[in-house]
Parts: sequence; C-alpha cells; structure tokens
Amino acid sequence: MKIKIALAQLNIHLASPAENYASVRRAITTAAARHADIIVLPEMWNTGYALPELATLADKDGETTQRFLHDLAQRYQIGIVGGSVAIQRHQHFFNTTYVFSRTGELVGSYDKVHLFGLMNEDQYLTAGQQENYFTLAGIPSASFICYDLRFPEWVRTVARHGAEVLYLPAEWPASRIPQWKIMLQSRAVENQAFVVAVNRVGDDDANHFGGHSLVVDPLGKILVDAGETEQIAYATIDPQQLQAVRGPIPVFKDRQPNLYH
Ligand SMILES: NC(=O)CCC(=O)C(=O)O
Repeated sequence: MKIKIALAQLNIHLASPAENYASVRRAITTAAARHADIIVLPEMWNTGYALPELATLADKDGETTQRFLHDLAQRYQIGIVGGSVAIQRHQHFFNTTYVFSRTGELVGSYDKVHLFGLMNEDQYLTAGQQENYFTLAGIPSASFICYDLRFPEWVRTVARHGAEVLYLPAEWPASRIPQWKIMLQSRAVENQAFVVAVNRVGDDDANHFGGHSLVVDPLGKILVDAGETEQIAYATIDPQQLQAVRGPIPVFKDRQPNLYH
C-alpha cells in the first residue's frame, strides 16, 4: 500500500510556543486536507533553541504537546511524527518526539540520544537512552533526531528490528546541508529503508537553518527535496519497493555483529 507523507518544513519562532503551536496546527490541517496519511514535523518546534529559557518554556511532562497532537491526529485522521519538543521531566529537560497514529494512539516516543554540543544541548539537556521503533500507517518504522544522523551505528541498532521508514526531524544549519544530504542518502542505502527527514527554515540568534527536507528511497534516490523556503512538501512512498531491494542483497542477514564494537 502506498502512503502519502507531508513534510512540514516550517519556520520556528524562538521562545514563542503559542505561535509555534498555531503554525503546527495550520500545517496539520493543510496536510489532512491534501489527504496525507502522515505528517512529519521539525525538531524542537515548540521553543526553538531557547535553551537558557527552558525552565519557563519547556512543556511539563510533554502533556500539552501530547494532548495537542493526539487531538489533531484523531480529529483529522492523520498519523503524526511529532518532530520534537522541549520537555521537562522531573528536574531534567529533554528533546523529545511523540508519534501518534491516525486514531490518536501514542505509538512511539523518543528522547534525543546524541546531544549536539555546537548548539549547547549538552549544557541544558539530558540524553535519551531508548530506541523508538513503532508501526505507523501499517509500516514498521523508527525515528531519530537531527545529530543522531551522524551515528550510523545507532541508526542501524534500531533499524535492524525491521524498520522500513526512518524518520528524522531536525534543526540543521544551512552551512552543513551538503553533509545532511550525503548522510541521509547513506542511511537510506545502508539500511535499505526510506528516509524521511524534516528540517526547519529561518533563523535564530546563532544559526541560519537550511531546509532541504528530503525523502530518500532505499536505493538512495531523492524523491522530494523541499528546497529552502517554508512549505509543506509531499511524497508518496511504496514500501513494496523494499522487497526488490532487500531480496538480492540481504544486508541485515549478512551482518557479522560478533565482529562489531
Ligand atoms: N540540532 C542538531 O542536532 C544539529 C546537528 C547538526 O547541525 C550537525 O551538523 O550534526
């Protein structure tokens, strides 16, 4: 079965959750009106990288975001890979993804595992330690966040459970977009999976963000490149394509994990 995916390549308003919830609501209703099965949001979309202000801005236990995404998923019958949001759990802050099915069921959640020092995440956030492997729109899937892309061993660790689509919300600066593209294509080829990566556009005090949200097929072909402007881009993927790719070159079966460290 083919599925239509919407990539919400949004600008994010720094330290302004109310504006960001409003623009995410607009994106979800637009994608639903275009009959998308799934929408994918960017990283840290509630606050942007307002890390010093998380004590006042972070979503406590992610409750507001979960209620918001649950209600929209259920109301508009659309799966949501909820990018990520800044949350507070106990005394710690996390960069956290929530994934909802079209019936509004929470099917996955994930705290970013690799914290990006160049954007000060290591000073403010706590790293996650759990995989996020789930089924969405009937397809075995996994998700990561931004800098996690640079750790193929982590992506493989999760993908080997059978993920056919790998989601990656991001806030990735324009200066490193050439690396972004190469790594997204590499993760798709080496894991023989579709990769759906959604980056933000616009600026904060420290960075100009590069867009180029991509959908890459399991052979590394770019199906959609959203360019540099704020927009919702769409791609239709057919997971049946995976059989033709995985059959003749069974990389997961041929692994030699006893040799890897
Ligand atoms: N938000 C991030 O994790 C950014 C990662 C990044 O820019 C990189 O080059 O890696």
